[in-house]
Amino acid sequence: MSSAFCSVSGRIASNLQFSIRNSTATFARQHLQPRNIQPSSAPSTFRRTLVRSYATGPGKGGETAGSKNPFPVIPLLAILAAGSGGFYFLVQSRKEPMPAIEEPSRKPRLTAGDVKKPAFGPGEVSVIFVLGGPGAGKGTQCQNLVRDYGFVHLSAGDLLRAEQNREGSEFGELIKTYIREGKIVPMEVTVALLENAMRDAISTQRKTKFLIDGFPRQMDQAIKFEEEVAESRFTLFFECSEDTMLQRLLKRGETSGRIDDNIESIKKRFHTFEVTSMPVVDYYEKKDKVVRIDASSTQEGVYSQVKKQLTDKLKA
Ligand SMILES: Nc1ncnc2c1ncn2[C@@H]1O[C@H](COP(=O)(O)OP(=O)(O)O)[C@@H](O)[C@H]1O
Ligand SMILES: O=c1ccn([C@@H]2O[C@H](COP(=O)(O)OP(=O)(O)O)[C@@H](O)[C@H]2O)c(=O)[nH]1
Repeated sequence: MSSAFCSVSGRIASNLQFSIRNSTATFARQHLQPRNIQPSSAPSTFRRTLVRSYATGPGKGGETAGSKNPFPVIPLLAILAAGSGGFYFLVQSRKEPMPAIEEPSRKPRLTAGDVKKPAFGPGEVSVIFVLGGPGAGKGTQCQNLVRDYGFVHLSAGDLLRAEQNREGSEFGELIKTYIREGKIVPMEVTVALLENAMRDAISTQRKTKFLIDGFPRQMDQAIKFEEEVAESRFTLFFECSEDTMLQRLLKRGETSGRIDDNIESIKKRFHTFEVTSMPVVDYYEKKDKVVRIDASSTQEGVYSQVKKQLTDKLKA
């Protein structure tokens, strides 16, 4: 595993540890100290005082004082009075509501301002996710839809590659490593790139219909994007066998110049797709928001299915 990948994992892990340590310390400060110190210190002082007064026996006066008065009544009474007083105050203080116990059970009240709203409402933009294994033909079909229906095509992979190559990008090396390893780049980077690109298209082209290609590839991305950017209308899902995709990718690799169009990276990408991205398709399937396309035929054959299914779905 490369150092960039390790350092991000390390950072995330140390942030987590920090917040766990921090919240543990805060919890201890706020909730444990008042309970532990107050009650235990008073009785133990009380106990120690009593034990000492008997253990030291005759005290300063030595033999003479002791022999004169074997039961030093006045000091004993004073000690008993002090002890009882301490005990009384301890009992009184216990009657006060203890913040240590009360506070965690108090549920914060939710106000309207706390509910997160996506940056773009349903009336402002229309978002269709485009998913499918590597090489299934997502990009190819998106180009057809742009030509015929005026969608804006945003490929998450293209945006990441552009960021990787942007001079001065602090994420360049990290993105490169993730892409070569067929792993999913941390969602904050990809979601921010997509949101920026959407804002850009809206302000410069006045377009609001988006095909978001190759995204979301992981459940956390789907949730973050829909919570913070925009809800998707549905997902176009291109189904294809690994054998077919492999042949297409190896062919594409002859000219694409992509660092992940080689057999080792392709195998890792297939694995990531099965394990990490398919749950996203299943999630939307359960919400009845998936349009399945058989992507194994010719480009034209696939496109005629896309057109038909898309028209039906948009009418519904
Ligand atoms: N239906 C198809 N039949 C044969 N080759 C295809 C088909 N669709 C796309 N291709 C080719 O397969 C490769 C992968 O397609 P692409 O659209 O880049 O896939 P994806 O975006 O899903 O990775 C490209 O070289 C493309 O020209
Ligand atoms: O949301 C995304 C989309 C893509 N990628 C990375 O970009 C690579 C290429 O994705 P792309 O969609 O360009 O190509 P595909 O694998 O579909 O051919 C993936 O393997 C991932 O490493 C990512 O991390 N997050």
